[in-house]
Amino acid sequence: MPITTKVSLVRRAPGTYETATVELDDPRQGEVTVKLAASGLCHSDDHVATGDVPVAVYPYAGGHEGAGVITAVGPDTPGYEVGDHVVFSFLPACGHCEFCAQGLSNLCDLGASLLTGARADDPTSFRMTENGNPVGQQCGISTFAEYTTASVDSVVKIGKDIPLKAAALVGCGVPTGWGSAVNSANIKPGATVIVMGIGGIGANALQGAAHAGAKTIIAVDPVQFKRDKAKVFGATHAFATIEEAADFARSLTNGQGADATIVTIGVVRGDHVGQALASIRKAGTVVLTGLGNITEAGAPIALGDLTLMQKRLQGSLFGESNPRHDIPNLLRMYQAGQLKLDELITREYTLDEVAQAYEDMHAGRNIRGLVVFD
Ligand SMILES: NC(=O)C1=CN([C@@H]2O[C@H](COP(=O)(O)OP(=O)(O)OC[C@H]3O[C@@H](n4cnc5c(N)ncnc54)[C@H](O)[C@@H]3O)[C@@H](O)[C@H]2O)C=CC1
Ligand SMILES: N[C@@H](CCC(=O)N[C@@H](CSC=O)C(=O)NCC(=O)O)C(=O)O
Repeated sequence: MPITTKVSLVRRAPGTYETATVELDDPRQGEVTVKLAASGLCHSDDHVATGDVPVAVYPYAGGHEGAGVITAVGPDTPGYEVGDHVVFSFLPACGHCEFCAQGLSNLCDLGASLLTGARADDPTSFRMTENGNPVGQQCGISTFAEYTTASVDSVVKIGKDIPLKAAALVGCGVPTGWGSAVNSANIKPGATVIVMGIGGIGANALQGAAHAGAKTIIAVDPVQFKRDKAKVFGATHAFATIEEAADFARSLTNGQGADATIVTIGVVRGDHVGQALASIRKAGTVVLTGLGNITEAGAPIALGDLTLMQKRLQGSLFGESNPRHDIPNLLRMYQAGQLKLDELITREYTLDEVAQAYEDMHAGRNIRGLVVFD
């Protein structure tokens, strides 16, 4: 029997999140239904509302960073039981496509089918409907929901001793930011690193850079609250502009510049990429993690920067993380006191307050806002 559940969805882009009640399918083979405990508020869901990340189906139920408890398991779905605690990974990992087989599970072929949120094996089949009409599921999971049904390729089982509010964050923001530093920027001990944009992603890029042994970690954010918080997550210095940060990096490196600059700005424009490239040394790396509209305000990228200075511009999806390895590993680090998760949560919201939470994001009031369910 399909149940109904409250979700927060957008009906058009540009649009805003609103609460609605939808029908939720029972889990089929290879699926589980989960009662959400908490869901992080990532800027990517705002991109869906603004239209910067266009999706193919409206209404679209948001949320892709959550944790909860399994309430139903599909038939012939071994390894999962009612009562198991799980984290959702915003990218599925099937384990056997060409990219998973190469160890690039963040690029799993199943991810590419998701911009409708339909079932990967049947693009006409939706797990959520409203009066019988399809409702898109963000990243195939939709964690702005009291209950959701998703593929087991998108869930990772975790220990019942781990607080679910903290666990929710390792479904997107923590591995994306951490991995942008540790995997994509490949930071070495002693490095000079700039992180542009201190939200849920940038704060974790700071944590990753610190763990990788960077000596100088420079946070850039126009908002004073963000610059203050950056110090909590490992920044050694903080500036309001990339120009100030780049000047400071050059002053420490014989005029060369940072070894790496990680771009985790909420809405990335072309000029941000040019500024980041100008801030690094010869053969340095810019990691582009933020999404947005890079054709807008597109100050040209100096090709000489890339070719003659042999600089690297590296895109990064999910911080090149492997959900089945990195989610449990990050949680072990949290339990050992080596990774800050609770400190990332700066405000809690109800499901009805998602639109307010995104207003707060635009106003720079949070590192990570969190929807908490009863
Ligand atoms: N590549 C990937 O796998 C993923 C990418 N993302 C993207 O990462 C970006 C960051 O996401 P969140 O941390 O959730 O966003 P957020 O909105 O919480 O944080 C962004 C920060 O950028 C700052 N900012 C704005 N303009 C700036 C500038 N010119 N210089 C420096 N800082 C500036 C803002 O004040 C804010 O603190 C978004 O575009 C999001 O869609 C998110 C998840 C995964
Ligand atoms: N499914 C995509 C992979 C890219 C992706 O997941 N994009 C996210 C934003 S990044 C995470 O914060 C997104 O908003 N996706 C919408 C969706 O429903 O998938 C692909 O492989 O193309």
